[in-house]
Amino acid sequence: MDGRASAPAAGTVLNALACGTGSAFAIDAETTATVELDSSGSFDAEIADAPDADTTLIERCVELVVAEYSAEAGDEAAEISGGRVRTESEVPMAAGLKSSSAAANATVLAALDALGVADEVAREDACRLGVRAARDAGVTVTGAFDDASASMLGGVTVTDNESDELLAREPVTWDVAVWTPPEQAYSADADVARCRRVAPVAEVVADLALDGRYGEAMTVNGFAFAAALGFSADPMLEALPDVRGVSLSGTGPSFVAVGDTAAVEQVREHWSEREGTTWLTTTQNDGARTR
Ligand SMILES: Nc1ncnc2c1ncn2[C@@H]1O[C@H](COP(=O)(O)OP(=O)(O)O)[C@@H](O)[C@H]1O
Ligand SMILES: O=C(O)C1=C[C@@H](OP(=O)(O)O)[C@@H](O)[C@H](O)C1
Repeated sequence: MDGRASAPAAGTVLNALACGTGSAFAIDAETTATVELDSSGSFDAEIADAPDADTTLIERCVELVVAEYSAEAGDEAAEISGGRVRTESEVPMAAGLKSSSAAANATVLAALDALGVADEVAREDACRLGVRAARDAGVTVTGAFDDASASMLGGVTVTDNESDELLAREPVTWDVAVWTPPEQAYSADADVARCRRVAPVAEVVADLALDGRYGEAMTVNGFAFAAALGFSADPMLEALPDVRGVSLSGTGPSFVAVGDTAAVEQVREHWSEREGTTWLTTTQNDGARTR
């Protein structure tokens, strides 16, 4: 029983580490997972081009799908007790662009596809299973339902990460510039105490996002979390005032800027002079899909 699915990366509107409310938008770069279910009794995984990376998250995703849904999958699934998963990704790992959410969503959907039940499980529920796996694997602080829902559903989402509740979702059409410096920042290592200090600002950002003022929300978020997490705000000043919004994405180190084509192309010119990778993409409104 085999399955295959892809899920997109995302950028941040509001980092949930300060007040538990978060917001993110899907971008057009994706992770693909291939799952083979079997009766081996064990769950194994491989990440293409990253032989030393931690595979706990995606192994746990397959294990949870089998535990929750194999009973619904008919006689053929009765013998299933293990499986293999392999991911291939365009999303840089631990760069603030939600590689963990894209990997979890692609893996959960591929495992559901392997069981033949992908169309019967609501995407939001599939997403919550990946969030559970992320909590179990210890790769997240809040569960990151904000990032996971943006990746699974597409568009921009606003969520309560304490109750895993979707507060808003909307398709958005923006050009996006991304700068990824040549370092990594694992979410699990973030200085949560410093993030909580900017909670009053995060509450304002949440109100802006719930009002649909995503660009302004993002920019306020960017200044607050760059300060809290010790990143320079210079990349933001290089993008302002012409972009719709610009922010540190997640716990960094990437920055994302959104706006019209001319504005983000101008941002790319500036960010290209920095060390690391600068690229242009767009928002993605379809979310994860089986293939
Ligand atoms: N392509 C992938 N396949 C499997 N697991 C992945 C993949 N990309 C990321 N992960 C998991 O996500 C973790 C990084 O998560 P995190 O620090 O939150 O970074 P990000 O901001 O990119 O989501 C990795 O340690 C790994 O466990
Ligand atoms: O682990 C978490 O709970 C979160 C990590 C952050 O994202 P990154 O994983 O991109 O750093 C943040 O933006 C998100 O709102 C919540």
